[in-house]
Amino acid sequence: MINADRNDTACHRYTVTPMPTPLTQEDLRRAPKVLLHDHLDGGLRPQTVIELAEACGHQGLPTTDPVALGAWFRDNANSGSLVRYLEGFAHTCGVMQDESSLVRVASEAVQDLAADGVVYAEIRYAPELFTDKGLSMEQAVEAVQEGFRQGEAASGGRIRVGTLLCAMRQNDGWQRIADLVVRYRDAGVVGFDIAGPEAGFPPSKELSAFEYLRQQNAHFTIHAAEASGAESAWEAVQLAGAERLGHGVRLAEDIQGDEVGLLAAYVRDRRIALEMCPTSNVHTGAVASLAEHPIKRMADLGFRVTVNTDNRLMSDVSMTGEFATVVEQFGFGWEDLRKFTVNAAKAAFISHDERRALIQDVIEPAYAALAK
Ligand SMILES: O=c1[nH]cnc2c1ncn2[C@H]1C[C@H](O)[C@@H](CO)O1
Ligand SMILES: [Zn+2]
Repeated sequence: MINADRNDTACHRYTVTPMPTPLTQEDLRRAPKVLLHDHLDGGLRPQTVIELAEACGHQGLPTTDPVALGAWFRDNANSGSLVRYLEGFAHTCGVMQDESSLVRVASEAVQDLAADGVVYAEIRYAPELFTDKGLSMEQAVEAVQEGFRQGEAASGGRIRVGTLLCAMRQNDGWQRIADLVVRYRDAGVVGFDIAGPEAGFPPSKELSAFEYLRQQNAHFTIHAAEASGAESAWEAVQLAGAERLGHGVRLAEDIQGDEVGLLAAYVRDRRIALEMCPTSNVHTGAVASLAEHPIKRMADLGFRVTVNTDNRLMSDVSMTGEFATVVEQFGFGWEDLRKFTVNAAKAAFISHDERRALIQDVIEPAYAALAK
């Protein structure tokens, strides 16, 4: 900004104050983004839900108008309770019970993320939720992989997708999902997770599944410290051995001002990534409001913070939108967004060489150009 100092009529003196580079929505969209936490069954296009429901005879959609349906999902999600938030998934999983629907939903998800500027994504889902009409879990996994490959091809190679398979916490048989992760590792399945209601279903419910995965040199993240407090992050990290935490927002309970507790310090110092999902965290009541979200505090304290969508349909969000939201709320600039993106790339469940190439060849040059 150039300020003319006009006190002296004889001569004009000018001072130059550096202006922060404005972050426009279009630049945020163009910036390469890495997404580690996105649910396949939480990210359908409203129109696709309507068309698939019609085709398969799924009953009970609240409306068949796509705009109204999108609003319905958002209102349902914004409930302040994880259990209520999860109720909306009956309508998405209800229309994902055959191979062609799974291929379509998976392909569209990848194309939507690519159009949003996501260059690497890990998309997760629970295969056991797609078996109501007779599909095997293997058939479901293979159909989703086919859809992801189609979506990558349709996006002209602008995006790469890895798959995380979730076991539902409230169901037994986490081991069967762990087996699938190992079995399909060469087909693009890069890791494991447990999802669903957190309270009452801790990782210790079936610890042997995590032990098996570690013995198989497989990767896993765990939804933790979302509906339950910091102690659930302790179980995920210290009992199960999670490499990343889904959300992890309530780990902030172990931080008082600048005083970082032993557990939080362990998570920070071991560089365990926090897959934070700002809007979802407000919707499920994990944080009381966006203003109270610990993302900035924890980033400032050196945690490996990442920004994610969680459920694009349910919470009516995108990666570009979540970046814009935290920029507006916390005043983040390009350097912060670059850091979140590099953090996510470092924590991705792909090889070290691939992570380095993503950071050096894609992320760093693009953010250097954007910050100019
Ligand atoms: O934020 C979440 N916490 C716990 N479970 C979740 C969250 N978002 C989605 N899920 C559940 C609902 C889906 O059906 C399941 C697998 O994607 O994961
Ligand atoms: Zn989630």
